[in-house]
Amino acid sequence: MFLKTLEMIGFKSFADKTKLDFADGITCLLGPNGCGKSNIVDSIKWVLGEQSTKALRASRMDDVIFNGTDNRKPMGFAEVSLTISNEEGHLAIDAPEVEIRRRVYRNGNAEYYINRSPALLKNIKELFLDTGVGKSAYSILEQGKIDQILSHKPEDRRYIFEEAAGISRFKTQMNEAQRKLERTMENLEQVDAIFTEAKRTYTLRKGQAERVVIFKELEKQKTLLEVDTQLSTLKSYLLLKDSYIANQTKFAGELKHLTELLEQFENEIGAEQERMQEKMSRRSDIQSSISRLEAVVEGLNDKLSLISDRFREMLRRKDEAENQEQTYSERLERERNELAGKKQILADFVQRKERIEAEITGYQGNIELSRNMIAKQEGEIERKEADTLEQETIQAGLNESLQKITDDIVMELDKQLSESGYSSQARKRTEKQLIEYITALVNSLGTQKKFLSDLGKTSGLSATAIMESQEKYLDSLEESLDELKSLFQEYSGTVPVFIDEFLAPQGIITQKHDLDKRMAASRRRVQDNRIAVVSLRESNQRLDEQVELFRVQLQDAQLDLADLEGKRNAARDMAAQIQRIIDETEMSLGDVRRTRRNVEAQIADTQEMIRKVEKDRQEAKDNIMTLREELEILRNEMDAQSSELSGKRNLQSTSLSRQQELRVEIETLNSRIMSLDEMIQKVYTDFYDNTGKSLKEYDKRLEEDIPDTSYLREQLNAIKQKIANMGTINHMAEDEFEQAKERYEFLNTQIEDLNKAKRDLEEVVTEIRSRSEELFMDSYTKISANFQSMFRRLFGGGRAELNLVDPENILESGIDILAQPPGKKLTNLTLLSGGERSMTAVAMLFATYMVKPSPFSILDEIDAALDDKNVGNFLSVLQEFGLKSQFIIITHNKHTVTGGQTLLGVTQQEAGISTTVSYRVGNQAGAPVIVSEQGKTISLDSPSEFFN
Ligand SMILES: Nc1ncnc2c1ncn2[C@@H]1O[C@H](COP(=O)(O)OP(=O)(O)OP(=O)(O)O)[C@@H](O)[C@H]1O
Repeated sequence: MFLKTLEMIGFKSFADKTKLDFADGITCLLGPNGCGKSNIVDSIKWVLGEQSTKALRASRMDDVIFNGTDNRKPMGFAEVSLTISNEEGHLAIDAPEVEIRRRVYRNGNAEYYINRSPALLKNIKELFLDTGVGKSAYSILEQGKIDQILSHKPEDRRYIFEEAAGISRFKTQMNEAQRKLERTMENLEQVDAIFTEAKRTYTLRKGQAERVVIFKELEKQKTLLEVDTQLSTLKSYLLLKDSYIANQTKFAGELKHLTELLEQFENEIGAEQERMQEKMSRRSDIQSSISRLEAVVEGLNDKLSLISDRFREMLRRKDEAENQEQTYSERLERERNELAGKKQILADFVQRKERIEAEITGYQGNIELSRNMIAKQEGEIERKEADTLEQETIQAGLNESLQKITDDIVMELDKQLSESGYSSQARKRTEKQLIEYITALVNSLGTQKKFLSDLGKTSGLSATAIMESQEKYLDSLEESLDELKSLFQEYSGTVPVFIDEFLAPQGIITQKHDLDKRMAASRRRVQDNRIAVVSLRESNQRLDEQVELFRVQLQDAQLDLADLEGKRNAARDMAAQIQRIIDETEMSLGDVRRTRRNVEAQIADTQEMIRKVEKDRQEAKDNIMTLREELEILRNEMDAQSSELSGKRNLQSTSLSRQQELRVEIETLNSRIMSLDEMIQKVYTDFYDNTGKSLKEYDKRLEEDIPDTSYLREQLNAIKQKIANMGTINHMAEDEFEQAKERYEFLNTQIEDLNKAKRDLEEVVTEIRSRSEELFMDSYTKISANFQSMFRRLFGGGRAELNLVDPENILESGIDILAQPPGKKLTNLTLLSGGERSMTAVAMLFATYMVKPSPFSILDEIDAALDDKNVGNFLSVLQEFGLKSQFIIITHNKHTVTGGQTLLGVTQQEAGISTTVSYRVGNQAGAPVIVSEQGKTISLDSPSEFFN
């Protein structure tokens, strides 16, 4: 037993406190329509945490509070308490019995209790998660739920499988984790936004603080450099002063030494100057001689240049003459070749002219011959045509004669035939016999011939026999010839005699034959004449064409001759012209040759002259060379002497300058030392004025190494420039950076925490998902198999299937139901009848129970649409499950009622107020009856009588 008791007060029609005690097995709730049976179901749903007003058949939540009747006032609250046995540990609470209570007031306040302790709705939901019990689990099946199970939306029935798989808790956890994940993501985004800003501030302040540190460091360096600069300046002044004093002492010594040296120089320079004077005089003499000789060489050079120019001119003229000579010679040769060519052409022209003239004579002769032939053939044609005319006259006469003689022959023939009695039939017959006889005779001769031939091959016969045989054959041949003779005579007798007269030389037929012959001869002659005329005309035609051809060729030849004549004249003129050019060129060539020879003689003279002038010039040059060598020696001596003198003079001059410089230097150093004393004093004074400190404090450092002032100034300027370049410095930056850093690190830690939380949550979601899928598929597979068998059992056959709509997405996939009652095609669920729908839903419910039984189950009038047979099937299964689970069934069906072990009646003895009564199933006269507590019995066929 799971449900033990249900107590209601103020809940819907149960205004008064009502307590129901539930038993194990199957309990049937009976009662007339509207008595409040379903309100009991609503109360159980409500106390289990149902929040949907629709599921509670209310429009608002306070509709569940008793709202009064004609005689009763509405109540201010509704309360339901459900006591559950937990001995089997269905609920995750350490108590053998659990009481859940829910109360709601009209003002909307709600209270929940678990074992009389106040609780939250959430606690109650968690308590029943994955138990099959709960507001949306499958423990309560009513009409609305059937629709939900068989909904056309496959995802509407997922809850059954999820509950059976026990993943509702996971789903809640997963939803919770996902919500947390979303919140974490939102937080992350928000913190990230703040972090971005904090990071920006951090980076900014960090930069500023770093700048402050740098700035301070630069300021420190600047101060040190300023002291060092002053010290360096001071040190340089002091060093300078020391060096000035040392120089002063040195310069005084040097001045004394110089004064003594200058006296010695004076004496030596005087002696050197005298020796120098002598050498200068000798140098002047040599230079005069060289100048004179150079003038001579110059004159000879000019002369040589002049002669050379002339010589070059002569060479040029000689070249020119040679070139001209070459040119003329080449031209002469070319022109002579040209002339020879022209002469050859003229000779060719003569030959060609003779040839053309011969051709002309030939053409003229041919034309003459052809014309004579034409005239001759014309005469022949005339004669032939005259003869033809004559023959045609003769033929006309012959035709007349032939006509006449033919008529005569016909007449004579008719006359002679009729007179001679000639029979052509008798003649033909005799002729036939004659031919046959001759044929037989010929055959006989053949046989005889063969006999004689065979006789040579066979020698069986005697000569006598052969002689006898031949004699016999000759006798028979003689007889045959006689016979032939008489036959021929007979045949001759059949031929008419007048034919011979006709054919006699003077006979009429012979005359006709003569006429025929003459006619034929005349016709042949005419024919021959015509053929001859045609042939002659064709011949004349061809001769005319030939004459025309010869005439054209003659014309061409005459034109060629004229052309040739012109060309020959032109060639002759050209040859004459070339001859003239040759004559002229020969004359020019003679002139040029003479010129060349003259120039060659001049060239020889000039060459001689050049040689002489060059000799004179060389002599002069040699003299100059000798003098120059002497002069060079003299110069070197003078240069050496002069440089010695000059050196001495320079030394003297340098010494004098130095003497003067030293005096000035000594004076200058004096004034500088005084000036330095003033500057040293000023450095001390200025430093004190600028810093308020005495530079004497740092005097000890003067003994140390101090970089030089210019370097220090450079460094100082660089530092000052760096400070200036830094611009405005935020002197608060270090403190501000510390704050920004603190915030930055804090937010960074937060982000890391959030990211970790995010990763953890994602892992949780993944794990829950994977576990949920595993559990879901396990349950789904089993339920699916159970559903098929349960469906067949309830329907007594048929087919049913469950299919995942989206197998790739198990946790969101809907589940398709395909149901095919026996003998029907697999059909859409909406096409099922009411009873079929109920049975299919029940099959699904029981299939689920087989996998995960619900601790209790309430079925609200699900048998309403079933016929007796199906109710029987339903009860059979129900009783089986009733052994393991607790069933509370609201029904009006007598068969179902008899299937229950316990009967609970609901009635409204006061209008609108529901109360409960207990019954049991009894037996009366062998038939089941309902028996009240008072022992009253009533037939199951009209159970409503109880309540009326
Ligand atoms: N808040 C309420 N106060 C008083 N009575 C209520 C309230 N809510 C519902 N009722 C009454 O409860 C009754 C309906 O009860 P219920 O639906 O449980 O009947 P039932 O026995 O299941 O009937 P049926 O057999 O026809 O299904 C109605 O008469 C209705 O007026």
